[in-house]
This record gives sequence, structure tokens and C-alpha cells, in this order.
Amino acid sequence: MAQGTSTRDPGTGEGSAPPEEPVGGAGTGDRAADTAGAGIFGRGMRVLWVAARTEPWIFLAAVAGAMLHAGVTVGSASVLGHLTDTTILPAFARGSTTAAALATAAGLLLAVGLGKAVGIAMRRMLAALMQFRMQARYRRAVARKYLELPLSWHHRHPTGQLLSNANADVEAAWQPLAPLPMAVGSVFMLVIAAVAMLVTDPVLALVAFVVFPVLAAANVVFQRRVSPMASRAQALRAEVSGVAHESFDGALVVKTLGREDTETERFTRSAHSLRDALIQVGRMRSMFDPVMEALPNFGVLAVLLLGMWRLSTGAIDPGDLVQIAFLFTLLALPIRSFGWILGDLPRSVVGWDRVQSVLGSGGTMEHGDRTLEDSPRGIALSARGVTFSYADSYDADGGGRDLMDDGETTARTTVLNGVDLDIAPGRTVALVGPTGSGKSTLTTLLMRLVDPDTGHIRLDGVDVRDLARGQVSGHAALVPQGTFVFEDTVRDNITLGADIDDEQVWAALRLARADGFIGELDGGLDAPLGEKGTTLSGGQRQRLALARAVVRRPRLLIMDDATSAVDPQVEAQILAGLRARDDAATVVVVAYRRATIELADEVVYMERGRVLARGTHDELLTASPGYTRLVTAYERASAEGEAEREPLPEEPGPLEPAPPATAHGDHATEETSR
Ligand SMILES: Nc1ncnc2c1ncn2[C@@H]1O[C@H](COP(=O)(O)OP(=O)(O)OP(=O)(O)O)[C@@H](O)[C@H]1O
Repeated sequence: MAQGTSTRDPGTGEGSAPPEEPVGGAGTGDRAADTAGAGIFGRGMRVLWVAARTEPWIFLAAVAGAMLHAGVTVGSASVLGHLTDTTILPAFARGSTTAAALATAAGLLLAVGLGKAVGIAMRRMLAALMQFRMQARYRRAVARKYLELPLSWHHRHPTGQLLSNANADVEAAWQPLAPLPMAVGSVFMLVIAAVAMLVTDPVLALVAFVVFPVLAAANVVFQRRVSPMASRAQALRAEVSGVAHESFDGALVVKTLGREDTETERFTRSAHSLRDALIQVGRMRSMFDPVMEALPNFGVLAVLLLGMWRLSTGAIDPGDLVQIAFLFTLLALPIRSFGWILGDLPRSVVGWDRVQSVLGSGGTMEHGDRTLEDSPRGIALSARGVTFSYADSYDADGGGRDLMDDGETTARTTVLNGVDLDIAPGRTVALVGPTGSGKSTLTTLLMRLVDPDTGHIRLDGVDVRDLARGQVSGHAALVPQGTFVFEDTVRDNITLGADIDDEQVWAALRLARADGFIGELDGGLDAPLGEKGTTLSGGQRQRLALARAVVRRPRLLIMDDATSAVDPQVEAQILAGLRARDDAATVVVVAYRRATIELADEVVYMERGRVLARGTHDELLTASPGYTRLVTAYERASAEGEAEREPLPEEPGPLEPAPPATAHGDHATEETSR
């Protein structure tokens, strides 16, 4: 979405922020230790509590369904016991029964069945509703936060991690919500079942008090053992898709450099690790499941053996025995729901922490309330004493820790060092400098994608930090180095959903010299463009991106090497067209071709994050040896037909001596030049 950020207001996300509550009060620094420690249960419960508080009615209704099911289940055992005594045994004794007795039995069983069905349906549907609503709410919140966070934050977080925060982590955080109402209902069921058993026969009830705690303990042991294995499998799943994504994305590099076998091997290694981890989980489960199935049956056996003795002594009747034995078989499954929740809790807490580390990330840009004039003339642009540095930290492992926000000292590399710049409305200025001199960085500051460490950027005299949200993107547009094309039609790629009529779209395409090839596409503006615009050439994609920017009639247009793949003559026509408009925008163009540079009213020459000189192209040729060297090299490269700029001069070692303080002197004297 790099492209989109230049034209879309990032602040227009839907809905309101979810109630984000720090869980466990643990700072991000001790999160890992905390997650591994015994506090997991408490922290997990607090995560679930957030869900219960966010969706209280759905949660209560789901629990009500679970309790209905629990009550009816225990009741069904009593019904069975009652029918044994009143219908079944008398029928065996007499050899026949009455229609009325059968109808009563059928009616009772039907009522019990219906009650259970309603309880299960309520519990399951509402649990799923709650789980998916929470997932959607947090996905939206994470996605909105991504758009609010400044580019500097995105620089430190890989795309794969952002995807996993919005998908896998959100899902993991709310996974235990599915069995939660059942577990709450199970507690209720256990209590009333215990009471029912105690009332029926305290001696047989003793068997339950031995068997069910053993069942619960076995569950906990199993979940403790399988949980790290499942987490590992989850991490390996992410790794497999990461490797696959990289190989497919870099298919061209892989194929052209003959790396197919190596890549296949890399993928195979990951896939095998995932297979082994999943088999390990399966093996564990295959040992545990029979135990969990068998334990209640041993309980039933014990009840029957003990029950026969109790029957023979006349302490209970057959109905009591049937009731207790039946309860045993019914309780086994609900008890397992505790195990499911316990098993999901560690992943849930980790997922929640990672989601919270995004939602709690600092550095969200503050906006003022000033607005820019809705004038057709270009914007007056100024930069004063602008310095900017990139943080050296990179959260590559997706651990969710935000070093900058932890208050840790993070090393930074300064790339802009006291930049001063003034551009009058409607002027076209070429930004020229060796690779790595900070040109692209400066363009991101002019668009307020990041804020300077010190100094000010002003548009029409207003500090960009004082402007209301959406003002910069509403009046200025950046066409970045990398062109992004959405998998959509030509029209939607240009309007990006804004209300812009076809006439304006064609006018923008004409200005970007893209009307010719778009007109030839089958469907014209309705023609679908493949993923990342693979159906277009590089130069065509760049012209489409330019049309997307100019269709909004920005008062400031910044082109960062945006026409590098366009034929020089077409590029010259585009720039001439932009300057010829009645409402000529202010244009800043990062330029690498002499032809482009010569079209500009003025050239700003940068080296090592500083503006070293400015003036017309001819003035700089005499005033700045560095500029002359660079432009001569560009010229030589283009004469030799080299498309790449790699062999061109890099940043020089020591700064070249400042040019004389003439009309095109260094930045300290540039004000006198204006
Ligand atoms: N996201 C980033 N994180 C850290 N350092 C960065 C980042 N982006 C750029 N840099 C560094 O900042 C310096 C300036 O980069 P920038 O892209 O602004 O230069 P440039 O003049 O536009 O170069 P080019 O002509 O090659 O596009 C370079 O040394 C680069 O390594």
C-alpha cells in the first residue's frame, strides 16, 4: 500500500477502537518470561474477560445455552432413572406395558432431547458469534493501526509479521472463546451432577469424586505437553508459508539464476519440519485420546460393580444405578472442555500480547486542525533545519516487541542533516544527488509520511504537524520509486474509489501519456489489471501511477524517480505537460537524467543528507564539481545505453568542499540566491 498512502487518507478507518486493556500489567520487556511462567492461567483468564466485557450479552446468552444444556443433561439421567423404575422394569416384570406409559416415556425423552438441542445450538452459535466478532473487531483495529502508524514504524516491521499479527495472532488470541461457554456450563453441570449423585447415593458418588479429578488432571497434563508442540507447529506453518511466499514472489530471480533446486530444497526442509511437528502432536494425541475415552468407562464399571453390591443391600434401586452410570458417560466430554481451554490459553496469551504490541505502539502521528487553502495554484514549500535518522532496530522475528516504544536506547543512522529548502508555488525543482544521499527520505518527509527529528516542513507557511488529518494527502501526491498496481480495473486503480468521472480519468491519463496504451486495452478503463499490474510493462505501470496522482489535481506533486522506465522523450513530454497546466502544481522530481534535470526551473543538489548547492543546471555545472561529476556520469551511462545506475558515483567519502557562496552556493548561503 505504499502507493496508496500518498493519496488515501489513512485516518478514515471504520468503527471505534476496541477496548484495549493491558493484560497482566506486564511491560513488553518481561513478556516472554511472563508467558512462560505460571501466570499464564491468570493472564489468559484476563484476556477472556476482555471478550466477556466487550460482548456481554452474547457471552451471557451463550453461557445460558450451556447451562440449559447442562441442566437438561443432568436431568436426562434422572429421567432415565425414573423411567427405569416406573416403565422399563415394570414392563419386564409384566411382560407388557401400556400405551400411556410408553407415551409418557417418549414425551419425557423428547422434551429432554429438545432441551439439549436448544442448549447446544444456543451455546455453539453464540460462542462462534462471539469468537468471530472479536476476531473481526481486532483485525479491523490492527489494520486501522497499521495505517495510522508512521512509515518509521513500518520500516522496522516486516510485512510477514504484519500479516501474522492481523491473522494468526488475532485468531490465536480468541481461540479459547469457542469452548468457553461450554466450560462455564460444565462447571455448572459438575456441581449439579455432584449434588444429584450425592442425593441419589453418596457411596456411588465417591467414585465420581475419584474419577473426574483424575480425568481433569490427565487433561491438564496432556495439554501442558501438547501445547508447546502445537505452538511449534504453528510457528513452522508460518515459516513454510514465508518460504513459499518468498520463492513465489522472487520467482523471476529464482528462475533466472537457476536456483529452483535450492529453493525446492529449502521449501522441502521447512515442509518436513512441519510434518514432523504435526506427527509429534498426532502421536501424543493418539496416546492420550484412548485414555480419555477409557477413564469414564472404568468409572462406569466401578459404579456398576459397587452398584450391584448397593442394590443387593437394598441401599439403592435399579433406577438410581442407571442414573449414576449414565451421568458418568455424559460428564466425560464437558470435562474435556477445560482441557481445550487450557491448551489454547498459552497461544491465546502470546497472540494477545503480539496484537497489543501493535495496538499499543507509540509514535502515531498527531494532527493539528489547520487547513490549506483550496486554491488551484501550487503550494509554497519550505524545509528548515530538517534532520532525520532511521532506527537501526528491526523486529524481524515478529516477536512484537517495539524497541522504540520500550524506551530502550535504539541506535539510529542520520540520513538528513540540516536540510534547508524553499520552493515557490508552481516551480518545478529537480532533486539530484548520488545514490543514498537522502532524496527519497526527503520526499517522505515532505509528504509527512514521517516527521523530522528536528526542524520543520511547511506547506504554504503551515507546519505539516499543525495540519488536520488528510490535509497533506488531500493537497499533495507522491509517486514513489516502486509502483504498486492493485488487482483491479484501470479505472479503480486510478480513482481508488474516489468519485472521479471518466473524463477526468482520461485527462489524467493523457497528461501521464498513458491514454494510448490504455485505449488499446480490451475494455479500456474497465480492463482488469493482473496482480501487481503484471499485464503492463514497467513504463506503463509508472505512467498509470502518475495518472493516479495527477487525477487528484494535487497542488504539490512529488515524483521520486517515477518515470525511470519511461522513454526520455515521453518523460520530457509528461513534465512539459505538467508545467503547461493553468493551475501548475509545484513539482519536486527526483531526477537521474540530464534531459529531466534540464526541464526543471531549478536544481537542488544533495550529498550525504545535506543540500550542497542549488541553482539552474548551468549554474550548478560551474559551481559544484560533485554535481558536474554526477551529471556527466548520468550522461555517459545513458549514452552507453545503460539502464542501471549501479556504476554511477556513490556517496563520496569526505564531504566535498562547499562551493563558493555565489548565486548557487551551499545551503547556508542559498537564501541569498533566491
Ligand atoms: N527504511 C530504512 N531504514 C534504514 N535506513 C534506510 C531506510 N531507507 C533508507 N535508508 C538509508 O538512508 C539513506 C538514504 O536513503 P534514500 O533512499 O533516501 O537515498 P536516495 O538518495 O533516495 O537514494 P537512491 O538514489 O538510491 O534512491 C541510505 O543510506 C539508506 O541506506
